[in-house]
Amino acid sequence: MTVATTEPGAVPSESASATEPESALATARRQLERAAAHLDIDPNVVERLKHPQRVQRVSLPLERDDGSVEVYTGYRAQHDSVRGPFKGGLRYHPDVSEEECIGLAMWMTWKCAVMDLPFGGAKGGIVVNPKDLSVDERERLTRRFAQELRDVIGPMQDIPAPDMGTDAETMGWFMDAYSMQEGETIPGVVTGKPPVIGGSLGREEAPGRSVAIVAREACTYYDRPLEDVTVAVQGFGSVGANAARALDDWGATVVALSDVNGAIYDPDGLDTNDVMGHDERPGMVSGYDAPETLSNEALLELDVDVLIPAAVGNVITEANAGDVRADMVVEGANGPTTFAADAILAERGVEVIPDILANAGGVTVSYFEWLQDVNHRSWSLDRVNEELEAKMLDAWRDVRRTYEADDDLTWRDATYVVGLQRIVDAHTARGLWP
Ligand SMILES: NC(=O)C1=CN([C@@H]2O[C@H](COP(=O)(O)OP(=O)(O)OC[C@H]3O[C@@H](n4cnc5c(N)ncnc54)[C@H](OP(=O)(O)O)[C@@H]3O)[C@@H](O)[C@H]2O)C=CC1
Ligand SMILES: O=C(O)CCC(=O)C(=O)O
Repeated sequence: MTVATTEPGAVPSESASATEPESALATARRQLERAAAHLDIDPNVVERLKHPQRVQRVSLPLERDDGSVEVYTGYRAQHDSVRGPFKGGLRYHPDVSEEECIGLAMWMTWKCAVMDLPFGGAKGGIVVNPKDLSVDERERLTRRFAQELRDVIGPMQDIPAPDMGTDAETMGWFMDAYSMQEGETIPGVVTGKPPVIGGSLGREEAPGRSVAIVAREACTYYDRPLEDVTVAVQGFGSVGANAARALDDWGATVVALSDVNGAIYDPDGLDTNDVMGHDERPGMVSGYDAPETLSNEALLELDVDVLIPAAVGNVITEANAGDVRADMVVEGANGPTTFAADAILAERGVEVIPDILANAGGVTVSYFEWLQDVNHRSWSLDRVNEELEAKMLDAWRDVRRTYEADDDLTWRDATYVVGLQRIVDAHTARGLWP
């Protein structure tokens, strides 16, 4: 039951004030303007890129296990597809909104371009707390979502994937519902599925792994051997747990971890493989027997070398950016740093390696999964990890060269410049734009 399709241009208005909390869309637009100022881009083109191509809003009736019916709202924002089909995750969270999906879709456009993947940017989600639903209810809701989005998704049109509150099981249901409607098995409609139905080995670990790869490269750039580096990670889900475990395996000392209930801290280092992850038992990190417990806010202010916010957006704000004591922030979550906080961190010399580079391993292995699906092939885990490493190093080198070429650029600016230039070049090559 599609209840509304918003056409290009009819974007919810960005809040006039620059005060916080700001929406993902407001942050994404300000970041775009800032990066565009470093490039020779027609202002009309920048204006166009502030808006999505389309937003699909759907009503999702769900029969609860007790027989009552509740109607949830879902969105799919499709930002730009000049380089290929739309691509991006589906988020199940109570804070999902149209505006958030548009902002996150914009970030996907840049992320795919930074990684030089043949995809555009999209993001979607349902306004729901998945922890309030039984497994059967989550499955019914997901199937209904797939049914309602049928017309705007597909392996050559728009390919969803997991994000916060969704996982491989969710993608399996989604792919099955879509395939049943189409009358044939179509694994390429989503990525992040279980490997037994066409998912890629290594996809689940990939965003966290890429955060770890980029953190490692950044530490090397600043002459900090990983063995001497302390790390604090906020969020121990798909991204946070895999980033923490990879950095731990590679010799760094992970001193703090958290879930939604709070953080644990051990100055001598936590055994990240002994702490249960979100997929094993959500909310159990804070119950781990560690020397100290902290609030999530205090974790962000720990005196560590590398801080990895890998939970939700807008956690480093104007209010606490002055208290961040890490030398470097590597963004695991999408949009953890507000625009104002970014400026404060830059002023204070705290390097911020942005989300659209650091966590891009997820969509990169999604691309590998899509390639495997459309070609009916299956890659080994070693091949996935080798190709991911190569793609991340290529992107890191492109960004680093841009960063080194201009003293005025932050790491975020440099990353945007790389992505944005590719988008603009593609539009220019296709002509008649905006
Ligand atoms: N999954 C993916 O493929 C990708 C995800 N991302 C981004 O990474 C971020 C995390 O996603 P993902 O790891 O998939 O999510 P998950 O749902 O797997 O895990 C989220 C983690 O964050 C914790 N958490 C939730 N809310 C808060 C809060 N308010 N404060 C502190 N911790 C909190 C959760 O705790 P608890 O266990 O208690 O619920 C859990 O440990 C999101 O911004 C997402 O967009 C980016 C690239 C790819
Ligand atoms: O794997 C994908 O397609 C998208 C992952 C995602 O949503 C993200 O990188 O934010």
